[in-house]
Amino acid sequence: MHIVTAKEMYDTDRYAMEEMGLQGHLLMENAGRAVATAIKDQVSEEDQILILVGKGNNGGDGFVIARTLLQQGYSVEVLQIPNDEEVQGDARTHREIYEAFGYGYRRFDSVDSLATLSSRKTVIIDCLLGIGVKGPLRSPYDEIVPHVNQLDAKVISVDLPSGVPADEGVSFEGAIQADYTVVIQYPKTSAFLQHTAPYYGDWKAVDIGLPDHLLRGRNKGCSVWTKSDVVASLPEREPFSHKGSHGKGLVIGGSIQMPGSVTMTSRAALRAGAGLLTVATVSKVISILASSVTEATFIPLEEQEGRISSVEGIEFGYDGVAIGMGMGRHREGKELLEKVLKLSESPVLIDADGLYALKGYLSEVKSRSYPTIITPHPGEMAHLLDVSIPELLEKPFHYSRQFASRYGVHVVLKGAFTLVTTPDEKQWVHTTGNVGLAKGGSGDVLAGMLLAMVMQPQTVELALNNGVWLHGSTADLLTEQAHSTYDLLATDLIDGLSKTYRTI
Ligand SMILES: NC(=O)C1=CN([C@@H]2O[C@H](COP(=O)(O)OP(=O)(O)OC[C@H]3O[C@@H](n4cnc5c(N)ncnc54)[C@H](OP(=O)(O)O)[C@@H]3O)[C@@H](O)[C@H]2O)[C@@H](O)CC1
Ligand SMILES: [K+]
Repeated sequence: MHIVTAKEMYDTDRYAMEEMGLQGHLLMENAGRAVATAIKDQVSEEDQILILVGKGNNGGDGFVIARTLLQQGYSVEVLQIPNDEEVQGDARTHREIYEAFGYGYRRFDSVDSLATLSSRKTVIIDCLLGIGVKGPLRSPYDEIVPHVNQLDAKVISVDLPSGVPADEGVSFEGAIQADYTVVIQYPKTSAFLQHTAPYYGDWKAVDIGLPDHLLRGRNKGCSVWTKSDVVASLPEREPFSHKGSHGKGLVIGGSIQMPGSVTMTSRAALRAGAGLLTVATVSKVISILASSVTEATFIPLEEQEGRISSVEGIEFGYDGVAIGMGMGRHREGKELLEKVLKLSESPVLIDADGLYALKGYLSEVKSRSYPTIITPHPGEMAHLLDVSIPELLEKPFHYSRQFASRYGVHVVLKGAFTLVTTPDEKQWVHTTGNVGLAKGGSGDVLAGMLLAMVMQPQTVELALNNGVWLHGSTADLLTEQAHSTYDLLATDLIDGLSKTYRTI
């Protein structure tokens, strides 16, 4: 599923109109009818519905929705916010069609009369503003929106909750808090941002018949990675393959203070499908994890105060390397990482403390001939970028693209909507996973799963997307079936992965 910016949406509309002959009023008819069908799943014939219509094409959708629902016997009233003359173009055409069917509408005059009208309604359909919103709500929307937000009625927004901008990095003041949003054709970026997504409530996208030629042809676009993508791309295991064909991986990390993370990464890598796994860490950690990672082999590394001080002793001939988890933040970290990046002739995944070491070495990363993958959470990413966490979260798509292309790395920015970005600026958003993952160890498990994935016969971008999907879906499956978001542990994900594999 494509994710679009407001500009991409307008370009697609224009393309449909100018190149394909799908005129604007036809698109609006398609949109209104598709939205009405989706709304029917959310309301009953007993509901008293009020449709709020703004001056732009989002309002125009409202007239089509109203006509469609009225024709099907629903109780609907329409309140048009602007004056009659202000409604122009396709929206006006559809108001005229609506009237030609013999249906009437009210005109907004004051919030008091809106209060009287809305007090009898059980459902409000928000067609006030769509992707054309600019800046903070102006009068009278700045009074209408807070009024709607304090009603008990169910609020269903059309395309996006009015007031919320489509794009990232756009400030806004006040917006409809929807219970449900019916998105027109493609979700907009704001459906995947931490500060705007909650306004949408649950959402669903409806097809209005737009051609996707333009979006399929974009080389820097963004999409949602779905189960069907996983099913289509996860390599099947060849019947005559052997353990070497499934990847020989190396995990470097752990310290006496943090032996657990490297244990989880290693077990997750094995469970996710790595053929052979070696763990390079300090001797004391090996004695701790040997019994829980029985399938692995070990390389004891030189240590100082319980931390790895040298990678001497590792012969680099692996299909993939993960470094950083539980390693600790110390001066030698940078030298260790630098050596690993220079000597590994395979993808290197850098996580956790490895990311702190990376900061001093960024400029050289781009010259690597093999893929480099970073898996930061927002705090680590903000640190790498020298911006604050709120600044990063305002524009995670922008910052990830900028960083990935500048340093030639694959970025897996972890969060409620984990975002995968390639060095050539392609992006995928993940909607699997839940708040049960907000716990120590989840990231270590993800690193292990990703390590296993990059060693399978698939491109790095497929590997990362499939790995993130497996991780998030396992959390979803476990919290649906056996666990809650309170008790879910990172180690449960390792054991639960087999369940997810069996669903695909
Ligand atoms: N063919 C198509 O394109 C299709 C489009 N479709 C639908 O159209 C929607 C996009 O339509 P759109 O471009 O007319 O924008 P939309 O948001 O409805 O209105 C913008 C107007 O609102 C105003 N306004 C702006 N900011 C404001 C503020 N802060 N506070 C107050 N007022 C503000 C501003 O007017 P102004 O006051 O500046 O004169 C501006 O003119 C899209 O989301 C989808 O639902 C579908 O039907 C499929 C076919
Ligand atoms: K809306």
